[in-house]
Amino acid sequence: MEPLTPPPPYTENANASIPRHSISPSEKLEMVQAELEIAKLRLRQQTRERHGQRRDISSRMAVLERMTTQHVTPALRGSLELTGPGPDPSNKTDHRRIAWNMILSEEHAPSHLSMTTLTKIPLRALSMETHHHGKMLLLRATSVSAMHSTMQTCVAVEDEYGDHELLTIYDFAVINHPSKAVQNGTSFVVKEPFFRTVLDEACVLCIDHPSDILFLEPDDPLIPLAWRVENIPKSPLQWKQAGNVALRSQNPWEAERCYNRSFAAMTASQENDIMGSMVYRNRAQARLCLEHWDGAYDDALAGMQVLPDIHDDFLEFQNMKALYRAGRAAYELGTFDRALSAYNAVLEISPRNTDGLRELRRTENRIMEQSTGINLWKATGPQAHGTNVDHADFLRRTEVRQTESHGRGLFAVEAIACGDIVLCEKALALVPTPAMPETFHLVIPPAASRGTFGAQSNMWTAVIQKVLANPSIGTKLLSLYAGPNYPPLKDPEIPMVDGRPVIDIFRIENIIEYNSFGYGHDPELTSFGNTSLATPGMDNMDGSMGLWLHASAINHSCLFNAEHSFVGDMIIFRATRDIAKDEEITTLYKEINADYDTRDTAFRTWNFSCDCKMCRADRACPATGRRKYILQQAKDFLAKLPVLNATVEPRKIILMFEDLLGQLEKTYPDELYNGLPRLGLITLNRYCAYAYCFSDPDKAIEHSFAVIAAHGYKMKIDGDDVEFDRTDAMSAPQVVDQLMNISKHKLNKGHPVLASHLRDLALEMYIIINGEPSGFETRYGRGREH
Ligand SMILES: C[S@@+](CC[C@H](N)C(=O)[O-])C[C@H]1O[C@@H](n2cnc3c(N)ncnc32)[C@H](O)[C@@H]1O
Repeated sequence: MEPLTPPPPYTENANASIPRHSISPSEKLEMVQAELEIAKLRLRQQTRERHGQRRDISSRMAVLERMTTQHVTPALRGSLELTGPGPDPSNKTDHRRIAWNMILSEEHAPSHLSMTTLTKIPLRALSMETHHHGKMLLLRATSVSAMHSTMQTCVAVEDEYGDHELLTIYDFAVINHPSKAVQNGTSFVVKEPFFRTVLDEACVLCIDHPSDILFLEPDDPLIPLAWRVENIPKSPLQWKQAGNVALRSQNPWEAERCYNRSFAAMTASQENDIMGSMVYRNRAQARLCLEHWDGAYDDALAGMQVLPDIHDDFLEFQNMKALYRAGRAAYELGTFDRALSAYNAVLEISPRNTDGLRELRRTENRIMEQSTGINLWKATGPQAHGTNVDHADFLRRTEVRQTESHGRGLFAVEAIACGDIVLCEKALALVPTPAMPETFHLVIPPAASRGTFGAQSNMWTAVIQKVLANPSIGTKLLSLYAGPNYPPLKDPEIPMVDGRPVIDIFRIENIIEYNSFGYGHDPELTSFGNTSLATPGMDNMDGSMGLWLHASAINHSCLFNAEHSFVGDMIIFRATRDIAKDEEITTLYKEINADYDTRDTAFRTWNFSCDCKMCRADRACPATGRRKYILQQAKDFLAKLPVLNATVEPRKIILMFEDLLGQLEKTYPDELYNGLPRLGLITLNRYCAYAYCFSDPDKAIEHSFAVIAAHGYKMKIDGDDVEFDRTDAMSAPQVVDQLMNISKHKLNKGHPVLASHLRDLALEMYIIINGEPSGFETRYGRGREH
């Protein structure tokens, strides 16, 4: 006898084992919501009271005095709220987390003005809770900076008139700096400063947007003479040599700075000459190390030299180096056609160059994947492990178009068969849930009803750093939906002002909020083989998340036609049924609850109400209130099951199940639900299927069929053939379980061909859900030769 699949653990939602799609951080905030509300109210009141007031220097002195210890963290601790009990340091198994509650300024735009158009003002002229439009501060750090948290740096500063202040900067502003620190004595400009209230402390000067702070070179003419650090004037060559030393000592950040200074010291003709080409090539190398691919590509091409008529080995070699660097940068940006041209040019110069040949082949593979999709079976080998898999996006089957009623959506440009890959895409950023308390933050814009939490606040930093380093990525990012407060941008290009990309961090936070996907696996799904796809160390991390730019356009439908899974940082969508050309691709944003109100409330965190046929039927159905009541009764009953099992006869328990099922069935009138899923019937039918599996296998199988039908599948068996209509149905792991149970039952009854057809259907759905077949045999056995 083939054993049937064992009973599942109790799950609260009928469909709890459908993979979680996006995270709704608002829900996670519930635990700290009340505390936060009080904190925010207090802050708002303080903010209102202080608006426009002159800054009170005396109240700052105590804080600044403590800064002399060079430990900013304790000084600032009072200004931040600690939420929730922290872990007991002596107990290594205490994983309670501290959430640093950082309340941001009201959402505001970054300064778009160049430093040259701003008027300098002293610290003492600042008013509180006020944006000083058209103004700038020239400041100098008077302490070493301290990482207040992984997101925030604090430093004491002074102005030319001897006033002091405390400055907090979000990490974004000091990207890629080796120490992420502001050095004591560094001078900088703060554009259109904002001086704001922080809880329980008077206030701090805050830099929210990275481009609102400009670090100055020590000899910048803007710096007052008393602050200027005497620099031995260096020639372009000396700066270049300093850059080379920094590069050799693995300090690409410093190397880039030196090469920049070398350019600044050059004349126009030097820049276009051999010297300029050398510095461009070297800066390209520094930028490759910093993962500034945009700049590395441009520099590498700018470093190419015109070859003289007479053959020159040295120059050819230099050009080859530049082309190789251009190829690498283009590859990392995913612009494989540009990488291909660069590597072809390398091989024109040196046809046997082994690095060039290897990279050319790798690039050709990526170009092939762009048109055919990745070979998942190969991709799940050892190289799939790690967050950065070496594969290309496969997006050509879909494109973003305007929908009639819900903004943009993703549409199929060709017919896609059930089970086929709809798209594969590499993440812009993938962030695990922080495991350690010190990396766990709660960041709250005071006006918002929500905050960012855990991985999401780290995601924020990761995305901003990526875009700052590579502004070309920004266009697609900025065109994503950013919620109701951020109308679409007419021109989503990232502007450059004073040589720096100007990024509105608040818009980006909203983009992350509305577009990220949860990355991780439902515990029930681990047996579905997903572990083989999970990145080591990242599985079972509730709350890990990623951002995929193309897939972000996918809208939700409870009757979705695409399921997703992951290979490393790549998301893979497969069709759950045949998708017609020009049909919209939809997916499930969240586990679906059988109760309409609960489901609708969950979707409202994304600002919409689902309008699929099933939700429309639920809205029109007069019995949804009664259904909610019976579902609650069923839930209570199932929760008591362990006790009942010990005291009540199994037969009686089954009768109670069946009684509740009968009542629930009546809440689904045929005229409204014909052909649609009846979610409320899933859990109890599952239980009945398992309860009967040993005593009455035929009855058990009736309930297995009922589970499948409750998901909306219309299944007919005719001899050895199975008709399986997937219209308006929802794929789910429990459907795979029941298909396998029916398959095993039919095999036991002597119908091997039919059993094999059912197993094929189960495997097809398993692959759709899981991305690939690994884990199927572990869960269901190898199956027999039929
Ligand atoms: C990730 S974006 C999807 C793309 C978005 N429609 C756009 O215009 O870019 C998520 C947002 O799309 C909208 N959305 C998604 N599914 C929807 C649905 N079924 N009905 C209405 N709006 C939906 C909601 O505004 C949601 O916050």
